[in-house]
Amino acid sequence: MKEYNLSIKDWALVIIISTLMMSVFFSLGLFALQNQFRKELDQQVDQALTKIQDVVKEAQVTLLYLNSLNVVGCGPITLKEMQKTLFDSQYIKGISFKESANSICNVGIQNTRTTKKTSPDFIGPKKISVWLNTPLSIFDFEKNAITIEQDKFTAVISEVFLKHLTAIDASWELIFLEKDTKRHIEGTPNLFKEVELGRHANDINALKCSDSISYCFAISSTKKLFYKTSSTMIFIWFICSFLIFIISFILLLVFFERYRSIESRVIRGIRKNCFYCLYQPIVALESRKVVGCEVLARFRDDKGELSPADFIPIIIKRGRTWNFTKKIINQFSLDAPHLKRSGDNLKVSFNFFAQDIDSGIILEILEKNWLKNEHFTFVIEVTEDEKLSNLSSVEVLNKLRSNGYLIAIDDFGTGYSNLRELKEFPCHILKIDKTFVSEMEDGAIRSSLIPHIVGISKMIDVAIVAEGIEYGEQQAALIKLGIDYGQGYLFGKPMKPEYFRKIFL
Ligand SMILES: Nc1nc2c(ncn2[C@@H]2O[C@H](COP(=O)(O)O[C@H]3[C@@H](O)[C@H](n4cnc5c(=O)[nH]c(N)nc54)O[C@@H]3COP(=O)(O)O)[C@@H](O)[C@H]2O)c(=O)[nH]1
Repeated sequence: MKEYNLSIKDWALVIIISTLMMSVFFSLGLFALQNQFRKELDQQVDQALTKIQDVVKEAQVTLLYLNSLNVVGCGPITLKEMQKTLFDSQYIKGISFKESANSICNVGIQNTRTTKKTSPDFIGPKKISVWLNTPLSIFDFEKNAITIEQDKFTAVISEVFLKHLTAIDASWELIFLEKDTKRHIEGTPNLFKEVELGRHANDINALKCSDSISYCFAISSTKKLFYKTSSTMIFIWFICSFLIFIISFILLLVFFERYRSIESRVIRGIRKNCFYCLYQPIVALESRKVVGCEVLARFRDDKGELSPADFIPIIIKRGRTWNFTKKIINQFSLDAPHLKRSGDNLKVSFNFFAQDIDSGIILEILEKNWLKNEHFTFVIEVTEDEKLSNLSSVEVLNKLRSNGYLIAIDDFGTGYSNLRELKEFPCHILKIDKTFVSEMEDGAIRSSLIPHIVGISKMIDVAIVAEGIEYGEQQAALIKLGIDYGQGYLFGKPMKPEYFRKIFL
């Protein structure tokens, strides 16, 4: 299993962001489902109004037709027309005719209203009187119906259709608009008015008035009902949202890991000035007098310190060598006031990358007049590398040399050049790698090469600096071998410019 190198803060961020993504996704889905449900309620309202419209139209057309026949008395013609009309009707269950007390007849279900004279519940269009909940006597049981009357004819409409106006088990109300009043017909009393006034804001509502008849319909569903009705879809959506959580979690982990990885820290560090310089003294071995210092880069960001062994390979790998070196030069120019001294110039050694010398980009130093300071002599240290053996590098180094810079070969003995090649190579200083010094006591073969290096360097007039001197014995032995300069913890570790000034200048 992969181990993630994230801080608690990063883990918290990963969890918070993925949870947020899941919540946003889930909320959007829920919002869409609610909208869908609202559309369903709209459809229910339309269907209910269409049904009411059909019933009203049927009643109006039937009564208008029968009255237009101008029949007289309950004769066969009247009865036949009433039967014919009843047969063609979908909602009318009975028709009565009344001309005078002697002339009363009916087909289909008979209403009892005619026997109990009351005023109508309301008068609809075309002067049709409407009685709601009229009791009917059908054989041995009683039922209620809607009774409508126009002139001589009365129709009985079953109330059953009113009970099934919607397919959703939500509260609803059917009202009749009579001038300025809203007359409750069926359903939950006052629901229409409350929805209209926004009193059901927490519920999902729909309401509408018909364009052709004076009826309005409102439906209101509680959120609970919505969750119950849409539970399967909500569950599926929750699973999808959870998948979004897992995907975001993994992607964020990868992103944070990359973002926080050493590589990205280093690259960001170049942009954000996370590099600073320490200065290590270089001394004349006999007198221990400081002749110069080496500029050594250090890295610090909000995550902590990184050593050159971590960041130098990354800078090379990501091709940021020159950007990085420019930052170090710039940092030195800020530190320079601490390093000034009266008397001899201090030799300040910078480490340069072989590829920047090879490409010639290092000559920018000359073009832009960087590293020009009367108080210092600058040394260009370059690790011996195969690239440096090519002609263009030699040309570049010669140019720097002729402009007053000293050239030093760093870590001598670890790379590709050999003593003979040194004759052609334009350098002033040879820095013998610290492994030569550390192996001296063991009498290792490598350390036995030191006298040869000293001999040739004297011949070609190149100064030698021994690196990594940690003990007085090493210092004494190196002096004996004829080495003039040294660098190492014995004389001083890399330090901040302020301390360097205090101790050595
Ligand atoms: N191109 C650039 N390279 C740079 C720069 N800054 C540093 N570096 C290179 O990174 C390598 C490691 O450097 P660092 O960890 O700073 O180590 C240096 C000294 O601290 C260490 N040293 C010095 N004296 C002693 C000692 O007595 N004992 C001991 N064990 N270590 C000691 O040696 C390093 C200096 O080496 P060198 O550069 O070869 O003189 C290193 O290769 C740096 O070059 C940079 O700005 N640019």
